[in-house]
Amino acid sequence: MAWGPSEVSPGQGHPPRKPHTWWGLTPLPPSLRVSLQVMLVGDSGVGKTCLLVRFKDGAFLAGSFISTVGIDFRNKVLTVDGVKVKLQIWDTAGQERFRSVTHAYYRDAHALLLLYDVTNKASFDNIQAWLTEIHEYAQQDVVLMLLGNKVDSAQDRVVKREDGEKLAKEYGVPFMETSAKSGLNVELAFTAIAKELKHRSMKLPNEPKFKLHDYVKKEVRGSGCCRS
Ligand SMILES: Nc1nc2c(ncn2[C@@H]2O[C@H](COP(=O)(O)OP(=O)(O)OP(=O)(O)O)[C@@H](O)[C@H]2O)c(=O)[nH]1
Ligand SMILES: [Mg+2]
Repeated sequence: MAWGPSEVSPGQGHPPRKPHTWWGLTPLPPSLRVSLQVMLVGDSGVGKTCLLVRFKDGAFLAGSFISTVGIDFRNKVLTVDGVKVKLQIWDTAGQERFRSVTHAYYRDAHALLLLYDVTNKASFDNIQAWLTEIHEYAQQDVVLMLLGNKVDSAQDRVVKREDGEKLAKEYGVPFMETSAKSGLNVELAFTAIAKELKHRSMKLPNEPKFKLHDYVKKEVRGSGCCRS
């Protein structure tokens, strides 16, 4: 997996497809660096694009909702424990009619962020179907995290935090609530994924094992408004 300019400019069309390999991702050293693919999935309107824009640009896309067509991507480089981790983040379309496009990218993803909208019960109920799809198309060892987005909309909330926690526990995946609008836990969600991927892809001598679940539990912040 190469480190360097992408064949396609970020935000323009389909991301380059590369074979999925965990180990020997990049030649290391001299400069410690890894390049990894993260995919955002979930129903249309849950806030995938907004989450990505918040993470990449620190801004919130307010106003009219422009549904993603097919798939889009953005790159962001994080420094994790002294190692540069380039995340290529694929923003998929939640609409059913683009599902076959999404399917084609699952197998190259190292991590998946699966989103639902805490103000939309149907998006939560569909998580099970998304997990079935992930099981069918993604790599067995893919890193997966469940995110309940839009927690800033306290008055419209219909999915309790406890329900998200319960579902995540059932499937053994880390969970947090986020807000692309306020920025709550957005950086944390991507950083946690990057840490896990970095630890998997390069084992430094004497480095203790990274535990994603424990890290998320320790670092996650509540919205302060909605812990009923
Ligand atoms: N209040 C609130 N609104 C949000 C949040 N995230 C997204 N939205 C709004 O929800 C709508 C949908 O957001 P998108 O990010 O475009 O949704 P998406 O999941 O990318 O949808 P598709 O591209 O169709 O799959 C937009 O009107 C956003 O402004 C959030 O954290 N809080
Ligand atoms: Mg979108």
